[in-house]
Amino acid sequence: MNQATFRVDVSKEQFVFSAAHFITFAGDICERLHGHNYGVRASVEGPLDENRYVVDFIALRDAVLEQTLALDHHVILPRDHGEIIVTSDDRETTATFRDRRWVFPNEDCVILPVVNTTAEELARVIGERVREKTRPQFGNAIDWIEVAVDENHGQWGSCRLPWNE
Ligand SMILES: Nc1nc2c(c(=O)[nH]1)N=C([C@H](O)[C@H](O)COP(=O)(O)OP(=O)(O)OP(=O)(O)O)CN2
Repeated sequence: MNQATFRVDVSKEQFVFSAAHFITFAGDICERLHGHNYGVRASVEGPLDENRYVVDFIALRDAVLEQTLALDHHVILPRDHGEIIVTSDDRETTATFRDRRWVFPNEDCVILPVVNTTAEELARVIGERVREKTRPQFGNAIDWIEVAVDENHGQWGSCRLPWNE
């Protein structure tokens, strides 16, 4: 029986994106707004195709880059947090946490479908979006996609998503 498994990994300097965020933790603690130079890597595992590729890693690279560029130089805010409430009008986006309030121009913000803007949650969203974007080209034979996000020189959160769900 053939026990070999195959995977492609993309991890590029171009994937670094600089963004601001704040999270809550331990229930009551809400960080101050701060920034990171985030790093990203992505992996796809599955059988080899007729090219002997799992997938074309150039296509995977470009799909990841599209996501990192969309986050670069933005404030990342959570859509689904119970206490960080994010609202936008036609000009500004306001985030509140209890008696604290942050106001940003709309164009500076990216509001993500996450509870907390942790590295793990960013990895999930990037993974879902890359999967969606590449499915027409990559097909359905792939087993999974994994995205990892580095917040600070070696502090990674990652998320593995089944390709078909
Ligand atoms: N599993 C996770 N743990 C933590 C996350 C996360 O996303 N996933 N995030 C944080 C905070 O965002 C924290 O701000 C991490 O940033 P960092 O700059 O590394 O924190 P430090 O306090 O160590 O800052 P220094 O500037 O390096 O002193 C925490 N945990």
